Amino acid sequence: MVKLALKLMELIALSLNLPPKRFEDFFKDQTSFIRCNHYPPCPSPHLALGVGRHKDSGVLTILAQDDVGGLEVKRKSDGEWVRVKPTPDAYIINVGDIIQVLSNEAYESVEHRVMVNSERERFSIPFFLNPAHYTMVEPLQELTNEQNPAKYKT
Ligand SMILES: O=C(O)CCC(=O)C(=O)O
Ligand SMILES: [Fe+2]
Repeated sequence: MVKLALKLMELIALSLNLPPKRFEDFFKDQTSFIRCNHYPPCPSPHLALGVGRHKDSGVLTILAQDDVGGLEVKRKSDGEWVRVKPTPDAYIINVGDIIQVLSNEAYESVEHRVMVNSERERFSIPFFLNPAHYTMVEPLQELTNEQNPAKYKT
């Protein structure tokens, strides 16, 4: 999972016109972790949420889920909650708050939530890629200039 996450970070670096290994040092002492989520069937799904609306605070999330479904992402253009259909053998990749800051908002973290249903339990396993605890998170110097000043300060 770490290998996949670091490969994705190489692709994100390339997409920002940075050297592919630009983010490598952030993950020398990484604090990444995995969570195991279980959502039991709920008799009143309209009165409950599996997980309330939030953005992932780390760098990237790689999510494995079963075929039940329930994850929704908020579409920025109109604020609608859009269901993410489970695709067999596929991961869902979420951009977290740290990429938003490092990229000076070239990437934006996505708001999401989890609905429950009355019929079937659901399982999901997110892997959260996180840097070392001592990392200073600020926009990369290469991505800021006078026309595009840093939107965040440490
Ligand atoms: O269960 C899911 O699909 C997502 C869970 C989630 O958003 C989280 O654990 O941060
Ligand atoms: Fe999340």
